[in-house]
Amino acid sequence: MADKPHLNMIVTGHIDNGKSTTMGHFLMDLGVVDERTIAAHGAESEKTGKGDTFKYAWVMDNIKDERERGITIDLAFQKFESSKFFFTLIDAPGHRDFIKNMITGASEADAAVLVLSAKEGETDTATAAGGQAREHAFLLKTLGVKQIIVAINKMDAVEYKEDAFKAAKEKGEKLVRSVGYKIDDVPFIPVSGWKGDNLVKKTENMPWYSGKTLLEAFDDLTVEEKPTGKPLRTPIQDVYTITGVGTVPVGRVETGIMKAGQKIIVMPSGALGEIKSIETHHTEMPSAEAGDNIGFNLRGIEKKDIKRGDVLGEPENPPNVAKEFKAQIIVIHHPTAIAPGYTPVMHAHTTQVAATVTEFLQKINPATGAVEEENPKFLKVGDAAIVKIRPVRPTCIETFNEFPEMGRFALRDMGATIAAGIVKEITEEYKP
Ligand SMILES: Nc1nc2c(ncn2[C@@H]2O[C@H](COP(=O)(O)OP(=O)(O)OP(=O)(O)O)[C@@H](O)[C@H]2O)c(=O)[nH]1
Repeated sequence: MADKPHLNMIVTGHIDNGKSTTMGHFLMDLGVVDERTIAAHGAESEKTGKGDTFKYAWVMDNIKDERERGITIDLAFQKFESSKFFFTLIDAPGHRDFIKNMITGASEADAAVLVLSAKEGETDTATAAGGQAREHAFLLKTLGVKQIIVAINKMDAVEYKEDAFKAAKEKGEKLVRSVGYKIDDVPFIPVSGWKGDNLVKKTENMPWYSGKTLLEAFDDLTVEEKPTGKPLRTPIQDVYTITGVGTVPVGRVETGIMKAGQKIIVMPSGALGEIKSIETHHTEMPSAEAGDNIGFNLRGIEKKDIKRGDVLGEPENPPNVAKEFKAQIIVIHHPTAIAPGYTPVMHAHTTQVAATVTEFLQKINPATGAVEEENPKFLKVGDAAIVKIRPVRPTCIETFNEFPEMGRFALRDMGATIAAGIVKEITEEYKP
């Protein structure tokens, strides 16, 4: 089991299309959550006067509550296995930190399930402008989630009819294609999260469907190769001072390989040093590679020269530091509209910095990238644009093309994620 490759899976979809019910039932059928727990949730659900219709959803919602109270610190809140992979279900959207977590890499998703209701009215609302299925599909594409599976849910509510599936599938396809996915690569699976059809067990209620179950479709996913061949980038999460050991930064190697004995540079300070030792889970290791969470010991770097948000790399290919950059953003949430000069807080990898959106260069069609308006005066929810951003201090950032892991960001204000974005070009570099 330990040898199976690991995938992070995110479940998305419009409110009430059945994300929690579908995944709750799926986990029960897999034996991850037992029947007694579900029955208990059913009883709880009855008490609320909603009958037991929320019994499966409660599995997921209870997990959500736990997270919101901060009990589960790491985002890995439910784990399960298919025959090929080991999965972690990560932050569901709707949770207020979902977008930020996805962007800062706290919960990078390898694949996503989009749950779309087969009930005509619900399909339409979810996929229409302003619908969450649309918003989520957009974000998944923008943030580089390459694999997506669409579960057409609530088939029991449409009498398991093929026509109903086809109608919902058509709308789903249109949506997924419009945000830029190749439709041939996206499986559409008719399911009932409530009854359990085609989740883990192949149903007999839809003889017209010869495709895969949700679980089988999970086995068709692929694990992307780790970016070990790229230059080293290790964003710093925290820096500890340990008596007798010295400065011990911790972080995750995003790209490349880091070796004990290697010369390194810390940006933006430009301080040069050497890796003395590397460890993970209290075990010393000679080297670490992309994806590894590590602590390490540095020679020649003073505490003042390294802090959270800094990035460590090779002196011959130092991490980039921007005074200003050009980005593509999508406005996700704002009560009115944003205008040039807006200064929210930018979150990228491990860094947080106030940043001014100085110029709106072009409003673009979010799906095609076609320019819709030059120098727009304001941007509102759903708008995509090419803008210039100036952090209040030089900040380590990379272009999304070169280092996707380091080239995406969220703009947050008043506790909400206002926009998500990717870095197109560094327009003004900072050199220490
Ligand atoms: N008939 C039928 N109802 C379903 C199905 N799946 C979910 N529902 C119902 O749809 C409602 C919403 O389900 P949830 O699972 O809470 O939906 P959700 O997408 O997780 O909603 P949020 O977490 O609030 O965004 C509940 O009343 C469920 O019982 C299904 O397959 N068939």
